[in-house]
Amino acid sequence: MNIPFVNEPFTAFAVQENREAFEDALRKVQSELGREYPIIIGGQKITGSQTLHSVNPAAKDQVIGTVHQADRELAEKAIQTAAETFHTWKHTDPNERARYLYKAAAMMRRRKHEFSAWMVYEAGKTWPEADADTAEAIDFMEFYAREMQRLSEPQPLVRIAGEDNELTYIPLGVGIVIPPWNFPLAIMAGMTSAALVSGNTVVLKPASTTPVIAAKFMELLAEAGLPDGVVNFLPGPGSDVGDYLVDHALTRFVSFTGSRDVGLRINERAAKTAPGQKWIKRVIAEMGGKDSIVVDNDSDLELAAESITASAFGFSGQKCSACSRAIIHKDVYDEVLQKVLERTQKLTLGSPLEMQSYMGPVIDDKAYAKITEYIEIGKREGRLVHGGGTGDPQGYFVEPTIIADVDPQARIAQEEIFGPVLAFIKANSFQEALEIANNTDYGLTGAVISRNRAHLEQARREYFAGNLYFNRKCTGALVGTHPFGGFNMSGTDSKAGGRDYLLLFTQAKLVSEKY
Ligand SMILES: NC(=O)c1ccc[n+]([C@@H]2O[C@H](COP(=O)([O-])OP(=O)(O)OC[C@H]3O[C@@H](n4cnc5c(N)ncnc54)[C@H](O)[C@@H]3O)[C@@H](O)[C@H]2O)c1
Ligand SMILES: N[C@@H](CCC=O)C(=O)O
Repeated sequence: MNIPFVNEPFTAFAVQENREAFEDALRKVQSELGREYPIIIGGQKITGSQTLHSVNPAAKDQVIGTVHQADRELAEKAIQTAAETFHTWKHTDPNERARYLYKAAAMMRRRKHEFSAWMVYEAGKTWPEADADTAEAIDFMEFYAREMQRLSEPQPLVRIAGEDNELTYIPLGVGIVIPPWNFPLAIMAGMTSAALVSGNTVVLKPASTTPVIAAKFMELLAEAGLPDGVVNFLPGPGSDVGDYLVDHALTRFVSFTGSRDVGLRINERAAKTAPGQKWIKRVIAEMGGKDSIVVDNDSDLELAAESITASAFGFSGQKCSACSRAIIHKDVYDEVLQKVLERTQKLTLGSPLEMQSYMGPVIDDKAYAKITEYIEIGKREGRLVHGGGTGDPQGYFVEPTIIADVDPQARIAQEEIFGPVLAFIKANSFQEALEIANNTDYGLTGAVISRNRAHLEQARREYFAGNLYFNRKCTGALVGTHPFGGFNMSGTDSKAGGRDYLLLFTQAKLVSEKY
């Protein structure tokens, strides 16, 4: 019997011993930069005809690792291997499957700072952001292992005389796992763990900007003793290899987290039945957001400013949950704007290797170009009150940027920017603030800062977001505590880290025996 699930604590970097341990991990990882990482199919390490250099977004010239790239031929081999392995893995006792995750979680916990250090280098995460990412990865493994054990227990059914009835959750088959780069360990490990512990086999196609962290996770699974072929590691171009995997007749489900455009493309392609395909493919898609914090006229304005600043600029705004719209009641608009401005002016932008950097770079040249273009659009659509510029040209640094007096229908108020750009929008009433908060195609996270109970209850009913928070920031969901996932164009309404998540990776079988 396992101890009940508890969230992995975050590291207190105020403690010197912890700081030194993290610095040691950074040095260790630095000494390992530049290595090569193979494709792994059925436990076999394979070199591709092409390689990709994964680089440090804070120091573009620094190669984190060279990763072999799969083509369609290897994608075929990976799917066939996963399909073959499924015949045995699906019959493996769910408790045994869970034990691989418990072991991997324990090993990751022991090497926690090392995993975080890889994210500092490869994803440009600051120390606390990387630490939270690793903690969440551990949480996902611990949580889904317990969840599978719970689901494998006898399920409650109505009992009738003369019959034995049993309902079990059985796996689906071969799953394609396609994670994003922004939680390169937590989300990638969470999606993979959920799929495998449910008894499925996996082809894992990592994000192209953070494949080394995924390769480190593969090493961990191998060290934990996971049988070969259960997870097959297939780095490669999303557009080519990704389409091939999604379209394949042996693909039973696709678990995707990423942008709306790619999510919709996958959903559309997966809906088309391939020759020889025997099932309707299941698509679990967790997509983008355009998230807001609403500030009421009766509210703690310091709390409002703190929540907005942290949600907008943590990890340079590169979270699907990030606050990109501050919707403020007109009575307190100027004051909240001033308080957010003062806090933002104190944020430090710099190398994530330095503990004091609050914000590091954005992920790559494409993100840099997209965000700086949106800043130019924002300057036309509103009033630039802070930032707008870039940082050290050695990396992809973008200043935290605030644009005030933005129209609710403006492009920067509607489109996901995925960078440190915050739009301030004035509302004439709380009712209007809620209407503005609901006026995008998305419905991922949101927050309301208010002391007014009636308004909070109104928001509870009317604010259409998968993760709605009151009097706190809108980022930082905890596994098991805040099951995470959004509505509308934010995805297929799944809840990562929730008690119904594994149902998406299983199907229920009822066996009834008449005596
Ligand atoms: N809802 C959530 O839980 C959640 C969490 C994190 C990130 N996100 C969203 O993810 C996005 C940022 O991540 P990103 O830039 O990695 O997204 P992305 O859509 O560009 O890429 C996601 C993954 O899809 C792959 N891919 C690209 N084209 C593909 C194709 N044709 N077929 C199959 N796979 C393909 C990529 O290689 C990557 O692994 C943002 O929109 C963000 O809001 C959502
Ligand atoms: N689960 C994370 C966001 C994941 C998407 O980027 C949060 O709650 O901040």
